Amino acid sequence: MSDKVFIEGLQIDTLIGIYDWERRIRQPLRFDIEMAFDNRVPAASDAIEDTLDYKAVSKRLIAFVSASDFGLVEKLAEQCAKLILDEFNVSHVRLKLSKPGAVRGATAVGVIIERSRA
Ligand SMILES: Nc1nc2c(c(=O)[nH]1)N=C([C@H](O)[C@@H](O)CO)CN2
Repeated sequence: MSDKVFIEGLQIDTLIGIYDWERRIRQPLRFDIEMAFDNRVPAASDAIEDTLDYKAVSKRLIAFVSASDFGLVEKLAEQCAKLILDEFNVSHVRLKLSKPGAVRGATAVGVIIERSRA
């Protein structure tokens, strides 16, 4: 089963970074997320209760990330993947966390991780 619900280009401002100057400002991060989900169930019922609500996931991530304070994008990415697996009906998640403008000359830098429920 390769069906997915996705969230693309979710931008959230937060405290992130290892340098002193980064501890004093909020920076924008971008999230691209793919979550395994069987499309056939909500397709049969056409009911929001039967699907993975991408708005609910987005709102939860916005609340968590905007209140977070980490040094590395690796740490934040891991926490976000765990939150999705723990709190929503998702067995596998692919999460790309981009930090735009962190490196001169690069559009964005960051990490891509894939995690499954234990
Ligand atoms: N693999 C990583 N490398 C770097 C990170 C990071 O979070 N993961 N962070 C920084 C700085 O905070 C940088 O983003 C400031 O421009 C450097 N390298």
